[in-house]
Amino acid sequence: MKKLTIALVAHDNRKADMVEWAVHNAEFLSHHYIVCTGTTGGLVRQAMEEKGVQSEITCMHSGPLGGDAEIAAMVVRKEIDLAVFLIDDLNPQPHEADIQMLLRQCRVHNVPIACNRYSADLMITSTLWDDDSYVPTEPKYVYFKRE
Ligand SMILES: O=C(CO)COP(=O)(O)O
Repeated sequence: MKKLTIALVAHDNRKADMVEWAVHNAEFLSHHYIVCTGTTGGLVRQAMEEKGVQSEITCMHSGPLGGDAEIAAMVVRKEIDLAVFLIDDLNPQPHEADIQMLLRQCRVHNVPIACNRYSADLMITSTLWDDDSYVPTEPKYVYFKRE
């Protein structure tokens, strides 16, 4: 499989889920570049180490200090192939604007973003990553006029 750059980001109450998911998929993740927000990255790195799996993890700032914004900038520069973003939907976040920015830039730049583990599992098992005949269509921002 081609080597992807995968962003992993999780809010505090979703980090247990992220670590469990990363450990479950450690072998897969070890074949790709991983980019994380600060605290998420530290926990994922530690979990991978404990499992004895090599990983290439780059940590950005912590989310509330600009980590989401840094990853959003990478999305804009087409440096991210896939994002897994486990959002705490049950509690307010101080950096809601940055969270929305990361989500929005993934939509604008057509970057697959999984906001739950099921979506993440479906995305990482897709055969489309290595299908050179598959070209993702760019999102259309045009008014749909009926004939
Ligand atoms: O707040 C976050 C994403 O919005 C996550 O940041 P941390 O991984 O630094 O906790």
